[in-house]
This record gives sequence, C-alpha cells and structure tokens, in this order.
Amino acid sequence: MRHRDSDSMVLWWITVVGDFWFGVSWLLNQASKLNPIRRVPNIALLNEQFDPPAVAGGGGSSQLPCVDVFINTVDPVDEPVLCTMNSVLSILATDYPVGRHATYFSDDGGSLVHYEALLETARFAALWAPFCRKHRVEPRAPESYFAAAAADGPYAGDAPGQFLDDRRHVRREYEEFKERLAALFTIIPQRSEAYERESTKRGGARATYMADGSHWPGTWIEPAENHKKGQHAAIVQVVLKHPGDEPQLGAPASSDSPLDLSAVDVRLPMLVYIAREKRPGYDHQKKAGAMNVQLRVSALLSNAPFIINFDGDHYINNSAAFRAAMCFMLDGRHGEDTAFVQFPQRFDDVDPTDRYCNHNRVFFDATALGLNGLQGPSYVGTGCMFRRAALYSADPPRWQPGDGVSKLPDNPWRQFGNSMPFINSVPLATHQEHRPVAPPPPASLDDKRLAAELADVSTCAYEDGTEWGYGVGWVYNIATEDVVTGFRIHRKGWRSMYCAMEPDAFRGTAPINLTERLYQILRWSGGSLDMFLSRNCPLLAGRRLHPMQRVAYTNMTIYPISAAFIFAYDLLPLMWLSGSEFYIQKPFQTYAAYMFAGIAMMEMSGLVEIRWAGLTLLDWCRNEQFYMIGATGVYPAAVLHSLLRLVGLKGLPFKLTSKPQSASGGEARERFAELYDVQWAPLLVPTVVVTAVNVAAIGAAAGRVAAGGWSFAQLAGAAGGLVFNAWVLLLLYPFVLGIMGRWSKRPYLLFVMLVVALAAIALAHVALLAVLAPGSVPPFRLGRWWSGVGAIISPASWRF
Ligand SMILES: O=c1ccn([C@@H]2O[C@H](COP(=O)(O)OP(=O)(O)O[C@H]3O[C@H](CO)[C@@H](O)[C@H](O)[C@H]3O)[C@@H](O)[C@H]2O)c(=O)[nH]1
Ligand SMILES: [Mn+2]
Repeated sequence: MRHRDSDSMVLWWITVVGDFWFGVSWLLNQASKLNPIRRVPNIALLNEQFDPPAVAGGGGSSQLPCVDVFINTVDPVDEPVLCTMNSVLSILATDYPVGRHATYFSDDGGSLVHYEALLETARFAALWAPFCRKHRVEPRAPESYFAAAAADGPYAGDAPGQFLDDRRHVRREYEEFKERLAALFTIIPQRSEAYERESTKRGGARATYMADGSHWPGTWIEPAENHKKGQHAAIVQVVLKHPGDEPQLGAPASSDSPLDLSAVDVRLPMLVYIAREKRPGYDHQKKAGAMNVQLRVSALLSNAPFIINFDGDHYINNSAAFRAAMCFMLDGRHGEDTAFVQFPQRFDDVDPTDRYCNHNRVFFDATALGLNGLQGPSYVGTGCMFRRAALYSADPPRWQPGDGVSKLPDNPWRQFGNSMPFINSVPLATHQEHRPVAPPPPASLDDKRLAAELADVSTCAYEDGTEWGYGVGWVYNIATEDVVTGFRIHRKGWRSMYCAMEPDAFRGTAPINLTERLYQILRWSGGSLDMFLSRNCPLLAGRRLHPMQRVAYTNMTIYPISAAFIFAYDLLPLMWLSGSEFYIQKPFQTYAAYMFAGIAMMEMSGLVEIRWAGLTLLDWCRNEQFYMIGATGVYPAAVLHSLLRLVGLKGLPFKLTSKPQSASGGEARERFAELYDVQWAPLLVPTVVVTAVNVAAIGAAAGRVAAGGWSFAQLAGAAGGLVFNAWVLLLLYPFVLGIMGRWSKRPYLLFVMLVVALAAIALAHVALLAVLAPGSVPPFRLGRWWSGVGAIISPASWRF
C-alpha cells in the first residue's frame, strides 16, 4: 500500500493494526459470554442429605466433609491485626460442624504480635462463637456485626429473651479484646526490654521474648541474625487442638459468665499458627509460597479433602458459605469433577460512588457468569474452595483412565518432596471421593516426630528439586498466582463453579487510593500477560481445556496489549498538527456511518448485558472509565514489564495492597481518607499527559473558532473530533478527581479549572497563529481525529 505522505505511514499502520486488534479483542470478549449460567446453591437440600438435625442427646450425625481453611497475612500494621483477627473470628464461629474444619493461619512476617493476637483471639472466640451459635447472629466478624444495627434485625436464634443482655455483655468483652490486641504493640516491646535487662546482666543478647520468657523464634523487634524478616526458622504451633466430633454443651449462666450456654455447643475448631522458614537466597514466592506451606502442614494435621482460602482482609459474611460451596462439590451432576468453587469478591468501605471501580461488578456479576458456562470461572484469589486432590495435580474423574482411581506416581518424592507422612497423606486426600466421609484421622505420628515433620515441610529447602509451584500446588514466578493456578487446574480437565449468594458469602477491603489501586491492577494485568507469554499460555493447553474457555483465558491474559494502541489513539489529537490526511480517505461520510453503526451496536450489547446482570448504569460507567484509566498508564506499563521479563529481567513484584487503617489504633481517621491522598508515582504520568493533550486539543479548537478561522462546514467536521476529546476526558474524570486530592470534594472546582485552562490555551493558540501565520488561518479538518473513537469502545469486562 502506498500513501501520498510517506511520513504518515507509521501512523497509518498503527491505526490499521490497532483497529484490527480492537475488533479481534471485542470478538474474544463476546465469545466468552455466549453461555452465561447462574447457579444457586440449595443449602436446605444439602442439610437434608448430609447434615440432618441431631437426635436429642446424640451428636455427630453430620456427614459433611472436612474443610481446611487457609488465611494469609504479612504484617500486623500494614494489614491491621484487628481486621485479620476479625476474619479469624468469623471462621471460628462459622456455621459448619466444629470438628470438621481447621484453620491454618499463615504469618509471612513471622511476627510475635500475630502469634499472641491469635492466642487472644482463641480466648475471645470461646465466648464469641457460642454467642453466635446461640443467637444465630450474622455476620460473625464482630467488627462488622457491631457496626451494623444488628440488634434491630429479625431474630433467628432460640433465646430471644436473653439476646439483648448477652449482646451487651459480648460487646463489652469485645471492646476489651480490642484493647488487648492494640496493647500487644506495647506489651511485647516492654516485656522484651524487661527480660533483656535481666539477661544482659548475665551477658545475654537482645531479643524479643514470649510471655513465658523464652526467645521468639520468628522476627524480632530489633532484627538480629536468624530473627529478621526474610531470615528466621519455621514455626508451626497448634493454638487450638482438634476438638473431637462430640458436641460439648457449655455452662449455665453464673456470676462469672452471664451467658447461659447450657444448650450451646461451646467447642472451637482447630486453629494453627504457621510462619514458614525464611532464608536469604531463596525466592519465597509470596502468597503462593505461603499457601503451599499451608497445604503441606494441613495435610499432616487434618488433611481435609476440601480447602478454602482467604486473604487476611476478607471475612465470612454469610456463615452458610461453606455449605453453599459444598452444594457444588457434592452435587451428583458435576460435583466430583469440580476442582474449585469461586465466590465473588465483595468489599466494605468503598466510597459510595465507587470512584475507582473497586467493586468490579461487571466482572463479578456478568463476565463470571459467562465463564461459569464454559467449564467454570477462573480462580481470582480469596474466597475460593478447592478440592485438595486438584491442587496435587490429580486428574478429574471424568478424565481418569481405567477404574477412575488415580494412583501415586512412581516417584512421588520428585513431585511432592521427601516427607513420607506427607506423601502418605496424598492418596488419602485424593481418594476421599471413594471412601465414606469421616472426621480426619488422628495424626499417626507421635508428638515429637510430628513436630519435626511439620518443621521440615515448612522449610525453604523442602521444595528444592520438587514440583511444588510448577506441577503441584499454587503456581510460582508470577504476580497473579491465582489466575494461573486456576488455569493449570482447568487444563487438566477439571471444572469450576461460580457461587454468588445472598447475603454475600465473604467481604473484604479494597484499595480506595488511586495510586494503590493502579498498582493493584498493574499486578493483575502484568501477571496475566506474563501468563500468556509463559508455558502456561492458554493457546498451548491440551484438548481437555474447553475450546471456548481457551478463548476466554486468551482474552483475559492478552487484554493489556490493547492498551498500547489505546494510548496511541488517545494522543491522536496531536496529529492534526501534522496537517496532512493520512488515515481516513474520502468519502468520509460512509466511514462515519459505519462507525456510528458499530459504536451503537457495541453500546447496545453492553447495555443489554448490564440490564441482564442487574447492574446499574453507574457500575457500567465506572467499568468503562477505569478501563480507560488503566489503558492510558497501567496496561502499557504492564506490557513493558512483560517484555522486560521476556528478555530475562525481573518480573513484576507482588506489592502488598495497602489496607485501610482502623480508627481504633491511633487517632480516628476521616472516613474514606485514602480517597483524598495523592501519592505521586511514575504510573500516573502517562494518564496526566493524555488528559493534558485532550484538554489542549479542545482549547486550540476553541481558539480557532474564536478567531473566526473556520467556516460552518469546517466547524461541523471539527465537532466530531471534539466529541472524541470530550469522551476521553469524561472517561478519565475519576482519575482527574483522584489527582485533585482533597479538592475533589468540590468537583465544581474542576470545571472552573477546565474553563480557565481552555480559555488560556485558546488565547495562546490564537496568539501563536498570529505570530506564525499573520492574517491567515489555515483550514484543517479535525474530522480525522475520529479514527480514535474505535479505541474507547473496546471491550472492558475482566476484573481490574
Ligand atoms: O508475601 C506475601 C504477600 C501477600 N500475602 C497475602 O496475600 C493476600 C493478598 O494480598 P493483597 O495485598 O491484599 O492483594 P490484593 O490485590 O487485595 O489481592 C487480590 O489479588 C491477588 C493476586 O494478585 C490474590 O491472590 C488475592 O486473593 C486477591 O484478593 C493477603 O492476605 C496477603 O497477606 C502473603 O501471604 N504473602
Ligand atoms: Mn486484599
């Protein structure tokens, strides 16, 4: 092809390839939505079959399978310990047979504060869990429970007369519990200083001391050799032992404990603290590494066939959630081929208009249902129940040869590492479908051997030369361990299910600060693209991957590439400076007609989709807006990162998402304070540039009109280009609010600033023209800006 202006050929190619790419990605995006399915768990039916009400006096009639619960945290300050302990409480008090779930708390900071907070939590849970059971309160995370006016809701328990008194008492106890948690930050250093003074007299070293006066094996307040972040021994401590399968009723009310618990099971489920070993020179693989240690430790202690995982900032909001997931796992139709059940992520404390699209509703309420019809939704992190066997890379029954019972490989050590007790636990978990559901076998090892084995499977070296992180467990060397782990399971032929329920199963926190949010989507988009460019590329998967699911995974991993083109299109308004026609040839009207039809069709299908999913127009707008914000800065950065990684440089890090700091710690913070914090980062710059360019384009056009340089026909042509500029600005509106900081509380200021900026640019433009080409205003057509419109309607419905 030739063009009369050879300088424009580059631009011409960018637009042709870009438009083609938008077309392809739009089709990919639509293809994954062709078979949406909404599934609803029938908990009543599950209870009828697996958990009939206990006959009077007898217990243990439940046939529900065991669940190991994983919860992860890193730092008691960055991830406020109160919030984390609320999650733990919601788990300990959840509505599932007490003897059939065990919680594994992973502390990647190895901090004594976490350990002691967990002891406090176990103590408080002895009151909290029976209270929740007695009065059937929801949610069972006390902070949210007491924050809501729960006392006014319908009462579901058996002792309405005692409810208000009990609630008042528990609330008081909770306030004290909170104080004890907060005090840990001062008590531990004080205690350590006291012990230190004693020991230095005897020539001992500085250390962080546990309550019993012994050295804490994890990270010390004053880091020392073998006791700092990234360098400490493994710690596995059973905080609450397995309670046995027989219910244990509590005591009647007394002066010490005014709650009458004589008709309530007061047992607490098992609770284990884990801080895996950290050594310099090892890549600890962040969350994926932590969860693989949880996987091994739990195999030795309870080896439940099912696992559910939570981020430290997510709690159980609906205590029927475990049962809901079980409805899918035990379902007669596809149950045994179901590897995981993913719940939507819901968030508290997001600003009311959801400025940065934290709720991700289009993904969680529309896209995910589309995926649900194609072998199942992707795994997106917290709030997902797994079949343990699937994490061990077993084949799903429908793809198993012969008798349908998978066997251990000939050389299980290469796959799973050297722990014989662990290896022995694998077939038990794998074959759980084929044996009657029973409570976990008591650990067959004596205490000393068990402790040694637990420490061994929590070391860094344990995974050397094994398949952990590659073929087994959560996948390594990627910033989004979730999507790729789910993919590895799907490519083996497993299904997954999507389970949304009312009230929401789980709730958590989300970053409402612009910069934090952008880093989060940088991790997600960069990690996804890395997956596409790795051996886990969906195009390389075998035939067990559903063909349309292959399309869906391709779509959800290559999306950042569109951004490179969108970024170029966003800067197109600059092109009119070049003065030549390079893209759209005459007749322009025909082109415009096609384009209008195209846009109308896409917007209509978008509208139909959100209507169908029961979403609001605001949800949709936020989705489009945040896609554009991502596309102007974050996605190009993700593409760059992935390219650098391809040539061997370091990949994207798992940067912890900042959590809202609770008001109880220091002085009370203003609600949504993070929304108004401006943290400048290079990631913001490209979007600022795009904004400036589009404002400048409108300003220049206004100047041109004011100077009378345009005929009516030219003005009409320019109008099209201006619509494009205005559209880009409208999409970037939340971003601009974000960088305004506190001023964004008065959005009208933004419009004042916009008018002032436009006037200034218009004046400057006219002045410039007068100097450069006195007396003449060369005609130009803004019409060619139109080509950019294709860019802003491209698909945008994965999570971000
Ligand atoms: O070295 C690490 C880093 C993180 N985490 C935990 O990982 C979880 C998620 O981290 P967060 O900073 O809250 O990231 P988000 O962006 O909120 O997480 C989302 O995205 C992640 C993938 O990028 C998923 O793993 C999460 O489940 C999903 O909620 C938290 O519980 C952390 O404590 C660790 O245990 N060890
Ligand atoms: Mn989080």
